[in-house]
Order: sequence, then structure tokens, then C-alpha cells
Amino acid sequence: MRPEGPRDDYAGPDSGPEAPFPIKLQGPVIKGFGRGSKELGIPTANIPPEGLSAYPDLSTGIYFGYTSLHHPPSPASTTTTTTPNATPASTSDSVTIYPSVLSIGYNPYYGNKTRSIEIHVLHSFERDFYGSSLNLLILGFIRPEYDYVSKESLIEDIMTDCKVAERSMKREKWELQAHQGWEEWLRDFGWARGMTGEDVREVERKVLGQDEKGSVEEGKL
Ligand SMILES: Cc1cc2nc3c(=O)[nH]c(=O)nc-3n(C[C@H](O)[C@H](O)[C@H](O)COP(=O)(O)O)c2cc1C
Ligand SMILES: Nc1ncnc2c1ncn2[C@@H]1O[C@H](COP(=O)(O)OP(=O)(O)O)[C@@H](O)[C@H]1O
Repeated sequence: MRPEGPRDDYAGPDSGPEAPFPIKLQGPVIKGFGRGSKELGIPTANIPPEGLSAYPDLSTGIYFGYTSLHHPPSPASTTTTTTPNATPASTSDSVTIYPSVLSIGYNPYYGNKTRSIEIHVLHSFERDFYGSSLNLLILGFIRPEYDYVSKESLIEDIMTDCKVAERSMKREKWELQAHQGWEEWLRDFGWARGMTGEDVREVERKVLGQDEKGSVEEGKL
């Protein structure tokens, strides 16, 4: 259960990220249990947890860092009526980078049986971006995951996480430009080349299928 008491304003030292950070994960945005937007009002983009095997000692918990998104060309675009067959923008043009908060773990409030990576991007999007490719550069740890007495107290803590992350990443040594190679890595989506919508759905079925039994405690909805 979440301990009583005030939260720190910052996470990580002013001198910048320390080992084992930055941690690099990537994957397509897949479906979760649909609770983020509907129940919490805080959407979280899920990526498959396989990349965590490269970091066997990483604790579950709440982290922050940069997310880059590469949106696939939209087959149902309603905006380009005059040039329906126009070639998509170049890869670098369609990559955007945002600060983010994320949870790695089992969501104790919901009692998931398998580990998930759930990223709340600190940006307001007009629409969902399932199927987009996502690179995640984790820079620091904010806190452990907790169980909560109510949905409202979980939401309140997540809102505090967002403020802590924003504040922490505005410090000079945590900015994207302060570290050679960070932006280059975030903009590299070579790993996603050739990945089809069917590939993404298959990953999604595998990940969701693993947690069908007892993943959501009905009483907590
Ligand atoms: C910054 C952040 C902090 C979170 N902290 C917790 C937590 O302490 N305990 C918990 O059970 N879930 C926590 N969550 C996970 C939410 O419960 C989760 O995002 C929600 O269940 C949505 O899941 P879904 O994407 O499968 O729909 C956190 C999520 C984020 C983005
Ligand atoms: N700021 C945001 N951060 C993360 N995902 C967002 C954001 N805005 C919209 N989304 C979309 O919402 C989806 C997550 O919604 P959510 O209700 O948590 O469902 P799910 O359980 O399927 O992940 C993401 O996959 C993404 O497409």
C-alpha cells in the first residue's frame, strides 16, 4: 500500500542520469486492458515487455524519460482528398519526441499477472496511435508501484508523477541536447522496417493472451 507522506519534487540527481540509465526499449504500440483512458483518464501506450530481458535487474516501478513515435502512414486518412496516393513523409519527418512517464510492472491496484510497460506521453493527442512504432529512452526512477485505497488516490499519484517528470527533465543535464547520441537513437526506427499490421496484432494477441486469467479484479473497476 502507498506509504503516507509528501512526495519529492524531483527524481534523480541534478548532475544527470546515473547507471543503469539510459535504458533503451522499443516496440510497436499494442492494446492493453483499456483502463487507462476509460477508468483513469490517463491513456498509456503499451509496448511488449520482451525488451526487459536485457535488463534482468531492473526493478518494477515508475520511471520517466523520452518517447519517440513513428506514426505509420494512415490508410484511412480523411485529410488528403486531393492526393490520395501521395507518398508518405520521410521517416525523419514523421518522428516526434516527447517527455513521458511510465510504469513497469504488475499494476498492484489491478493485480495483473504479467509484467507490462505502460507509457503515458506528456502530450495531448487528437487520436489513438495503436500500431505506431515507439522508442523509449528511460532516464530515471521515480518510485515503486503501489496498491491504493481508491482509484482517485492512484490517479492523484500518477498526476504527481507527471509533474515530477516534467520538472526533473527540464534540468540542464537531463535535456535531450545535453547527451550525444540520445536523439539519434530516438529517431532510429530501423528495427520497425518491414513490420506489418498483422505482425503487431500477433504480438498483441500473445501479450494479452498471457494475462487473460484473473488479470482484472472486477471489484476494482
Ligand atoms: C506514471 C504511472 C504510474 C502508475 N502507478 C501505478 C501504481 O503505483 N500502481 C498501479 O497499480 N498502477 C499504476 N499505474 C498503472 C495504471 O494502473 C495503468 O496504466 C492502468 O491500469 C491502465 O492500464 P491499461 O493500459 O492496461 O489499460 C501507473 C501508470 C503510470 C503511467
Ligand atoms: N498522451 C498519451 N499517452 C499515451 N497514449 C495515448 C496518449 N494519448 C492517446 N493515447 C492512445 O491511447 C492508447 C491507450 O489507451 P488506454 O485506454 O490506456 O488503452 P490500452 O489499455 O489499450 O493501452 C495508446 O495506445 C495510444 O494509442
